Amino acid sequence: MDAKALWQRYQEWLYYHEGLGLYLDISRMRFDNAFVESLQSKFDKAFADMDALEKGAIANPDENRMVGHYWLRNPDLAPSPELKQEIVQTLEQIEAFADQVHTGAVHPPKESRFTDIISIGIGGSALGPQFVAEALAPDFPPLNIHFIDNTDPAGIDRVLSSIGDKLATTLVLVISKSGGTPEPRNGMIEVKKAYAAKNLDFAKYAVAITSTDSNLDKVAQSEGWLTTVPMYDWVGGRTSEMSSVGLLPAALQGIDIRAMLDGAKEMDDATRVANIKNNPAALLALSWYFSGNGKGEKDMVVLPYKDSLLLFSRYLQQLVMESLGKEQDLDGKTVYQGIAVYGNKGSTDQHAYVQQLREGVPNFFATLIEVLEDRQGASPEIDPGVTSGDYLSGFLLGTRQALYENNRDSITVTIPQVNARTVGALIALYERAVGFYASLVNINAYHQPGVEAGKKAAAAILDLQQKVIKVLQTEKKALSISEIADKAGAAEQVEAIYKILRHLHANNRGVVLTGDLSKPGNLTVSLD
Ligand SMILES: O=P(O)(O)OC[C@H]1O[C@H](O)[C@H](O)[C@@H](O)[C@@H]1O
Repeated sequence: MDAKALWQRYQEWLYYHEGLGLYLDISRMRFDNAFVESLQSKFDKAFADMDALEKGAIANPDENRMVGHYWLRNPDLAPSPELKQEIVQTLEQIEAFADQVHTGAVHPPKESRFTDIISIGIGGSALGPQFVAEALAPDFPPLNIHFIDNTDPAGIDRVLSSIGDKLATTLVLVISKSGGTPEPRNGMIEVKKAYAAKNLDFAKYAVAITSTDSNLDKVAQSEGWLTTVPMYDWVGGRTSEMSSVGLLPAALQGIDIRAMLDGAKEMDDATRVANIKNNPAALLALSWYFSGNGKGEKDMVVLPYKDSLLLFSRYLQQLVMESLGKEQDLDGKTVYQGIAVYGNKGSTDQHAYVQQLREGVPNFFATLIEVLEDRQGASPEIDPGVTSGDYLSGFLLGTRQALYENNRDSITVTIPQVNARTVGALIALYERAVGFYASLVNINAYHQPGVEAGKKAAAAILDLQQKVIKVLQTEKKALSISEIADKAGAAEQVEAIYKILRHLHANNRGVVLTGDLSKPGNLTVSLD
């Protein structure tokens, strides 16, 4: 296509949202009108599915749950007055609590103000808060946030040592919708011990964000934590940024959560329009479908050209991959669906992997996120008449063009500025696009059966560890790994047993491996 035709195509497909100042450009995806027409009936169904979901249909059939994240930003849409009231009350509770912390009405036992937050959570209970903190927290927030989003002991140590003596003024948010995920539970127990080691009463520093009656809720109640903020079963973890999960940490950091909700609401209104061309989420879903042939054949590379949006790709990775990565469709047919998502930021990545994007295996489409405002205030000149922001913009445009010239497609999303409204809108845009795409390919976007398999396998390994230690304690002599496996009644698990023992040995946990470490089968194992 020559430059003039491309300019025409750009204008023909450009979506602009006036209220948000947001542009979506899919002109560099090489679909034609016949393709769009071929998807019309699938889209009719997607619009109808979405309408039913918003009215409270059981959109997550195997978990028998409603899917209601859209109600969070427009409680009037909630399917019952009780739900509406719950949403409104929780929001008020969040604002009141954040306010009390900011004014010092809620304060640590021996100090007048909280200064820091440790946010403990994983997956949907971490990625949204992390993304939003990076994107929106002011340079000098009322409270500095630190995240524990893993069960990595060294990672936990790092957070605790960076906080140091400020533990006495650190508020702890334990975020877990289910209240039973092992990683945040471990983080909570370790942090609790850190408070105890400094003679601080953990309960006076702790807040739970969890579903009513979850294990975490029960712990918080019985220990008398500062407060518990509810999370609802009709909000999925990966769409929970605008529930208590995301809003409480954001409010505590001084982020305008009403503006986030407003931006999302505005985008929700725009993505409710039952017309592909006038609906930005439909345009995204259409582009994804086109690129990957409705089978995820191409990866989504997300490149925000703005440092503060660095974590958007990580956030989207969960939203897209946990929602769309499914073995079976809604009819039980094996389909192996999904779209792989990765990316960091531009132009930084141009000096890393963009080489492959330009010239290597063409198994992706790019999503470039452009922010029109370079910075607050004027920019100094780098060269006469040229600023750093001009470079950033030039690199974005250049990459888009260079990719296109080599038959690599791209989408560009443009926002005027990174602020609470536009971030809320971006989150809502992608939530809806994922919902539409799931309808197009006929899968349940709202469950995650695959995650359970990994959790069960991990639990089985921890059980095995107990059995192995028992064998060593009972036998009281050096044994080979296969002898241990036999005595533990787990002969087929011999390799896992070797790895468990090697880990215990490396951490001075009383297990000694003797022999040639390159020949695991010849090692003997004893307790020291
Ligand atoms: O908030 P939680 O219940 O602790 O869940 C945290 C995360 O872990 C699970 O394994 C799910 O796969 C995620 O969707 C979820 O966000």
